[in-house]
Amino acid sequence: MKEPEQETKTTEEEKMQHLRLKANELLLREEWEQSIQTYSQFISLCQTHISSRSDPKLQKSLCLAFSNRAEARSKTRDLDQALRDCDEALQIDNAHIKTLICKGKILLNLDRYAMALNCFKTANLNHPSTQDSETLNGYLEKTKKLEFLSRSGAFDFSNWILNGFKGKLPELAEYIGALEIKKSEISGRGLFATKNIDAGSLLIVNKAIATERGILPESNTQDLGENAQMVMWKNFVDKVILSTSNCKRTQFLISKLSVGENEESLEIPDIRIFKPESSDQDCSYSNQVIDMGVMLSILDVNSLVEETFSGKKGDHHGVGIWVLPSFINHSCNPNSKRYHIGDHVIVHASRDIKEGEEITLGYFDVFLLLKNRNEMTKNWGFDCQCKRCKFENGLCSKQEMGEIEMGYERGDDVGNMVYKLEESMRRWMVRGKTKGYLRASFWKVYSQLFVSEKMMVKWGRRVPAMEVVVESVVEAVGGDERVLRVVVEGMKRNGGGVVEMEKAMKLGRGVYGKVMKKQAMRSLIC
Ligand SMILES: C[S@@+](CC[C@H](N)C(=O)[O-])C[C@H]1O[C@@H](n2cnc3c(N)ncnc32)[C@H](O)[C@@H]1O
Repeated sequence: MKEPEQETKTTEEEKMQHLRLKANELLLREEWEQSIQTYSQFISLCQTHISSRSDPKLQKSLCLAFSNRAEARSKTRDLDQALRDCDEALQIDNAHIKTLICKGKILLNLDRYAMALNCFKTANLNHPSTQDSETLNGYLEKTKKLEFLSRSGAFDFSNWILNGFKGKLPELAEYIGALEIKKSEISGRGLFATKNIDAGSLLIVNKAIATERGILPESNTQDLGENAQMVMWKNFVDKVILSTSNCKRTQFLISKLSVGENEESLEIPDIRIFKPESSDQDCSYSNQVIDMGVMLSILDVNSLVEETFSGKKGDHHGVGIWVLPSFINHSCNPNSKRYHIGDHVIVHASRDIKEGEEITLGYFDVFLLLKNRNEMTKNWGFDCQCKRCKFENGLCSKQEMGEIEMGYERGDDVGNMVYKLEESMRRWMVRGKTKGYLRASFWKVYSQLFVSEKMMVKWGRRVPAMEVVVESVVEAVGGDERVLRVVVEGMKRNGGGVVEMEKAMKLGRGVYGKVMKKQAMRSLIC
């Protein structure tokens, strides 16, 4: 007959055995929440009732239970807790392969490439040949590549572009160029170049905290369109809330964003906290949840509508939030451009940028007249404080300016308008970059003039050459696809020599970024 003490132990062992088997089964059936609960019961029983933590068999079961709970938690996107479970398991067995792979995968998902690589390397070192070798090697190679891309920014989209943007999306890793966050003269904080940067150089590649995509009906039925938009926005907000509640780092980073008010008093965070290799020690995470009202203001001020690389999006709409790019202020003479691939936003220099210069984006089309740009910034909820707006505001009172604008709206002869504007600029002694500001505002008429052979025969001698206008516009507002099209048309008309092609390629780098080889760039340009 069993002693009472022996009997209790056996019952507890049986209970644990039962819980362990049940939890494993739930995990296999992908019933994540239930399996988390059952593993938790098993773990707590192990820890409270069994004093013999040194029992190797029990230790092994406990390690596996933490590891399996980590896997289940990672599936429910409870990433902080999942990482904690991995660490518990690794404390018991620091070479536990399943846990090392699980932790590596979570860190990879969080774009912490160096730390993920460490996990996969340790796993590989301790278990050079196991049944998981193939999977492990796959992760090892992928992480090495992403870690390299994240350090070097050496992305290459050539194949994807040459395939007509079809097939597998290019491999993307988070990347931050030579940038810092400082107080901005435009508003609040801004991003600044810490060295000279060439047109086309990558500035940031950043993965969204959350995105939501949908097809919005073209509305002759306006209600339907608005409804679909509201549903999309609600789903997006829910996704952001879920991401922030499951990851303290995400919550910490998003809490640094502006709510659009009192920007002058906002803290200036160190850019290192946004880097993929930043350690948790660099950040003082708090448990404080962001208030819903604050979160909605943050999303209102910082969310972006997706712009696709190929420019084609039809009725597909996407909205998302990208943390570091949210520090970029708007300017009507921007020096960078953005586009989106999958969940990543890619920001590159659209013209040469000097060390110390603020990085700016056009939040909307900057080839618009001042008054139309004013309407756009009003919709965004601010009065634009950029240099171009200040300069053009100074010309508003001039009578000729009003007449030219009226002619623009009436659709007057484009040659005559360009001529009048150029003459006025000469009289007003507008020089250098500021000429580019005005030419960008009236780009529509300049482009119509330059692509019309008939018009150029009539006006060609009385207006500046296309190359001169293009150079000043690009210097003022950066590369733009519409300017590139005019240049390429001109090049084709003139038979296009090597020098012209080189100029078009440079302009192309400002428009699309230095993310492709010449052949791919040529396919985009021509
Ligand atoms: C995405 S945030 C840009 C970063 C922000 N300055 C900060 O400190 O976090 C957008 C907000 O910045 C301000 N802002 C951006 N561009 C501006 C501009 N050209 N003129 C005035 N305010 C601007 C507006 O308050 C806008 O709502």
